[in-house]
Amino acid sequence: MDAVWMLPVLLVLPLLLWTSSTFVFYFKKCFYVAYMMLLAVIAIPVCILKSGGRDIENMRVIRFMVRHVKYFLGLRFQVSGWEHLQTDGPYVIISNHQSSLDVLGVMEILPDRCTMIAKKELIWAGTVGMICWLGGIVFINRQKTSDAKNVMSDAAKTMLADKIRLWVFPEGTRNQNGGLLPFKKGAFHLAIQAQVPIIPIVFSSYSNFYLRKEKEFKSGTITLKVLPKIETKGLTTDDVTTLSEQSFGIMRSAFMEISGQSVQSNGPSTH
Ligand SMILES: CCCCCC/C=C\CCCCCCCCCC(=O)SCCNC(=O)CCNC(=O)[C@H](O)C(C)(C)COP(=O)(O)OP(=O)(O)OC[C@H]1O[C@@H](n2cnc3c(N)ncnc32)[C@H](O)[C@@H]1OP(=O)(O)O
Ligand SMILES: CCCCCCCC/C=C\CCCCCCCC(=O)OC[C@@H](O)COP(=O)(O)O
Repeated sequence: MDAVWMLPVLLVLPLLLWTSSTFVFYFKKCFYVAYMMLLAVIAIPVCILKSGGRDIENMRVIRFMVRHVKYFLGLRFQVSGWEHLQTDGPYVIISNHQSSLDVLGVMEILPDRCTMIAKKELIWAGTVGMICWLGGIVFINRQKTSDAKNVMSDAAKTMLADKIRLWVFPEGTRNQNGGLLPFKKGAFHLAIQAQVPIIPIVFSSYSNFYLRKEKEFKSGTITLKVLPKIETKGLTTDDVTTLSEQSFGIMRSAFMEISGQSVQSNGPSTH
């Protein structure tokens, strides 16, 4: 009788152990989303009281409130090249985009008066959407390219008028294939139209701790490398492609350099 009772336990226990990393994966992901939603609930009234509505200064509140989330997820950031962010006035930051976890890295180094460009669907992400709106995030419709271009041209003017910096993910979507996706052109048009420098920032590969397909989410350290600014003064629309290719080359080498082994073993683009 006892033995029969033990049978399911003996079967279930190894299964539980075997799937525990899967459990950790879902647990951490759910925690991340729920906790960010909760933080946003607190941040919304603070932002409204501080600045009365949509205002780039709200990014300070958001940055402050997100900074500790990494500890709960077992993540650490190692930043190099801080000095390259010591640039006065507006600029465009471009970085690679692997996951929604990138927000944690963004908030580690987000300069003052810097907001982001994001897909418009994000505004519907509950309290997080609301906080994005309050933080002055510029929403673009990726399905309607002409609209997106207009919004970005307006952003170029606002950048100069209000002395704002903008963070763009030029890959245009999340990507964890071990390399960088070809860059969209918007960020480079933006920088050239505003005649402001581009500061490339590279996040090392997440593949040594976070694997979406394998359902793995371990602890890990992410290297953030801020690269020297690329000037755009005097460049015109004709230079967009060259500028984009130049930036891609620099960022791809930096990505390979700081991602090391984790990309060598996972990335299709390392050959
Ligand atoms: C405290 C509380 C807790 C709160 C929790 C929340 C915490 C924090 C909140 C912050 C969270 C924010 C997180 C944000 C992350 C979100 C990230 C994203 O959403 S990524 C997705 C959106 N981003 C992008 O798409 C990147 C920008 N995209 C572009 O720049 C694209 O270029 C485009 C959308 C403008 C156009 O795309 P597309 O047509 O597909 O491709 P292209 O090849 O780039 O362009 C086609 C041709 O058009 C020309 N072009 C492009 N832009 C312009 C322009 N501005 N002006 C003129 N012409 C333009 C381009 O040159 C191409 O023509 P060609 O002849 O081939 O050169
Ligand atoms: C009631 C609505 C519920 C919505 C739940 C979603 C809420 C998300 C909550 C917490 C995460 C906080 C960080 C959010 C910012 C992450 C944005 C992001 O990474 O968007 C993906 C986008 O770059 C690329 O999109 P695609 O890869 O093209 O797709």
